[in-house]
Amino acid sequence: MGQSAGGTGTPAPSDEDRSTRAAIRTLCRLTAGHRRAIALAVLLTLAGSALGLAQPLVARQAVDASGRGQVVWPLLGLLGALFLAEAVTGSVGRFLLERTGEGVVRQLRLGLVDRLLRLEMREYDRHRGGDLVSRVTADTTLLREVVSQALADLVTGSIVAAGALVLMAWLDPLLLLLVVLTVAVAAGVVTSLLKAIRCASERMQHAVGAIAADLERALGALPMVRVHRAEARESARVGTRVAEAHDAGVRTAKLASVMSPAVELAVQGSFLLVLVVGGLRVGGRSGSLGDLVAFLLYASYLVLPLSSLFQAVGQIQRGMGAHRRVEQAMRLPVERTGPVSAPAHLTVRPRPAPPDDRERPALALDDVHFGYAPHRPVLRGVSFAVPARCQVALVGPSGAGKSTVFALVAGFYEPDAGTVLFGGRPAAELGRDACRRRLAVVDQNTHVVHGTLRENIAYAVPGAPETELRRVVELARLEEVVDRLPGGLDAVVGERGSTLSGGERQRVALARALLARPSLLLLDEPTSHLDAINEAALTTVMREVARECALLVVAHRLSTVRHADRIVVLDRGRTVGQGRHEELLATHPLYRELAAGQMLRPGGHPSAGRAPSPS
Ligand SMILES: Nc1ncnc2c1ncn2[C@@H]1O[C@H](COP(=O)(O)OP(=O)(O)OP(=O)(O)O)[C@@H](O)[C@H]1O
Repeated sequence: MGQSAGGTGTPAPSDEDRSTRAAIRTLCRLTAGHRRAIALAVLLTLAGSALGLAQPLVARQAVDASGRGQVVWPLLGLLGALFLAEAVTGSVGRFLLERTGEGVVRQLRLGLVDRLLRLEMREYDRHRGGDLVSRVTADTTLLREVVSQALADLVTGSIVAAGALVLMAWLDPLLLLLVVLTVAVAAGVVTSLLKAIRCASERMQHAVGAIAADLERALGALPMVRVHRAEARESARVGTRVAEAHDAGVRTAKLASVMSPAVELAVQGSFLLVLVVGGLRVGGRSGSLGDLVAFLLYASYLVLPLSSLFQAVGQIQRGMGAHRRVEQAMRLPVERTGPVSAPAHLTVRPRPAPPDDRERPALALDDVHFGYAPHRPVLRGVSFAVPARCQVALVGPSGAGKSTVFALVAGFYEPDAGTVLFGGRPAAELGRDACRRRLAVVDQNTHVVHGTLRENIAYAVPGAPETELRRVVELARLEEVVDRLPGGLDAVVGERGSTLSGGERQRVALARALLARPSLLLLDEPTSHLDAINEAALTTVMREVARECALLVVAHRLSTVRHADRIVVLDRGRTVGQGRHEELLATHPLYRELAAGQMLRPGGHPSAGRAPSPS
């Protein structure tokens, strides 16, 4: 699916083998790591089936013996023992198969979760989060049922049916032919339904994914939904998806329900045929009643497992719809974290290794070009450097590409051309992991997850010592928050940090970033959240932070750019000016315009509209 564009990332259905044989091959591949458990289960099932198949033989003897007026108690005792032994071996075998199903699904879920957390950033732009989540939850749940139930039915059904076939052929080949003919008719009906069942199931799983995605959309923007009284609209939107899932589910059920009568018809038909033909033969003295009873019992042993086999094949096809969605997700490209040999189109110039990274700029961008989509460039030549222990402010009109520069520096995307350098070494050469080890990001989204304040701050360095935690709490001016919350650092903050204010969340994110002691901190300055006092405090914090590491700030406030060591002006994806505040004010018209209050908030004044005196 990585190659296939589009919102759902669904490849053309024609490129896949949807036959039952291919589905069974897939099932075998999925269970490859569980061969021993399956072999043991098969052995137990075989033993159980042999015990089951022996029962009609004993029953035949009992019937014939009682007809002759002989004692039948030992035979009945043997029958009971066979029945008990069959029940025990059968249930242990079935348990093993079902446990295998659970194991397969656990394996799939773990692989899927691991994959989904490592996808290339572009994939999250292409796919909806809720839909990806539903692949881990809903699709694998459907698959679990298939693997644990259908696999068990398939294995036990095939073995019992094969055994019954052999014994029936031995008992009465003519009657067997009649049974096989009726079963073949049912098999034809079932086969013709399988493809449609799979398609309907696939549609249903897509709709279930869309329900999750649309619900996530509404719940993620609940204040907006409430304020605009859009609950009914959002509910109707999700309702449309629910209806799609319902329709596809009903279609699947309809198709499956046609299967059942076909199979039942085959069962009844073959019984009837055997009774009529067998009865006539018993009447004509060309067969014993015991033979007929045994044959009828074998017919039930053949037809019932065959019907569960058909149901299992139907269920497998249903599960393959879900499996396809899981496979699609498993094929999405993941981020490369290690160093890469630079592709030819990247203009990485060979540089001698610097004797000491700290003498080099912490970060440098060298003629960087980038677009989220082909032929739609967003950055068209960005070059600037952030010297070690310096504060650099990135300013520019909305849409100039400031956040995109952050995304490239954080390694979320790779430049189409040009180089990002850390300590003088190209990012591609260092690898994403090594680059990310050097930097920390505090963006506008200020991610705070459900958990304690301590967990949230120590997220960057799990198990960080208390002294370090105290240091960053102090540096981010969080002491007051820690003192106020019941439980202090161990207080639980709600989902997405809902029990904290916007400014507090920003400072938690800052404390977390500082805990990692990065050599470069990327800070997307808050456009809101901060009152005048907090704003002044943040300016001081930034100055203190710049003493520890290089700081690149997307600046939205005049107070920040005034204090920056260097200001980089970005316009329509290009660096169009660099310098200090006073220099740029004197020489750069766009910067003058920005500073005049059109794009930068005056420090200490919450209103953005008024034009302040820039100097
Ligand atoms: N994930 C994305 N996929 C496609 N296009 C994007 C994506 N993110 C940003 N863009 C586009 O890239 C351009 C630059 O956006 P970017 O967010 O970098 O600007 P910005 O300077 O940070 O703006 P602002 O100051 O308003 O936040 C915009 O035209 C935007 O529509």
